[in-house]
Amino acid sequence: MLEVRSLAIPDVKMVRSKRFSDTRGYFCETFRRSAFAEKGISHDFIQDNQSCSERVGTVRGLHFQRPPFAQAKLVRVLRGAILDVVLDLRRRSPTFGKHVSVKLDSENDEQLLVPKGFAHGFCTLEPQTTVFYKVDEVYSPDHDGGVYWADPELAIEWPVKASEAHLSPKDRALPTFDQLASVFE
Ligand SMILES: Cc1cn([C@H]2C[C@H](O)[C@@H](COP(=O)(O)OP(=O)(O)O[C@H]3O[C@@H](C)C(=O)[C@@H](O)[C@H]3O)O2)c(=O)[nH]c1=O
Repeated sequence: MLEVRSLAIPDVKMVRSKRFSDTRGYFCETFRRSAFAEKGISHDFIQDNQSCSERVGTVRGLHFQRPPFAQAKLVRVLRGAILDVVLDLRRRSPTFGKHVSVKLDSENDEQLLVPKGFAHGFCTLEPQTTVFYKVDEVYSPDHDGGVYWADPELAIEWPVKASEAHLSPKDRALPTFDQLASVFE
């Protein structure tokens, strides 16, 4: 029913739900607490978020919330497609400063599990891309943090040039990885 596989940073996981297709279309359980817990994913998701980005090349990120409001996220795409990026900010981690990226779209029934201690962001690959994600801590603007998405030190291969990306003014002004004070132990 539920396939879970680790990515190059093992705490970052892809989750695929079984799709039941018939003449009408399909049915899919996208979240069942007990099934996720059996696979070792036992976050208590308490808030659902949805964003729609109109243009291809829209970048949102790289975002995190500082402790004690750090969030794990379970991300999926309802319409369109994204390149989703997860950056390890855990200072004691062997993969501190490293990232993984994965394509998510509305057809592959895959969700990305972003643990606490990571920054998260994405770039849209199609117009009108709608992203839906569950989080296990409430939004707290006072604990909002981020890393500049195109920081060359991160060596993230984005599908859009920095000069052509569509970003919020807030994301344009985020600190580079070097400028970021230690956030997660
Ligand atoms: C994230 C968030 C924002 N907001 C409000 C604040 C603001 O007025 C408006 C837009 O917020 P932002 O510009 O931060 O939205 P956005 O850039 O889409 O932020 C999101 O980016 C992705 C990559 C994530 O991983 C999320 O955790 C979140 O940080 O929505 C909430 O009310 N609740 C929330 O949980």
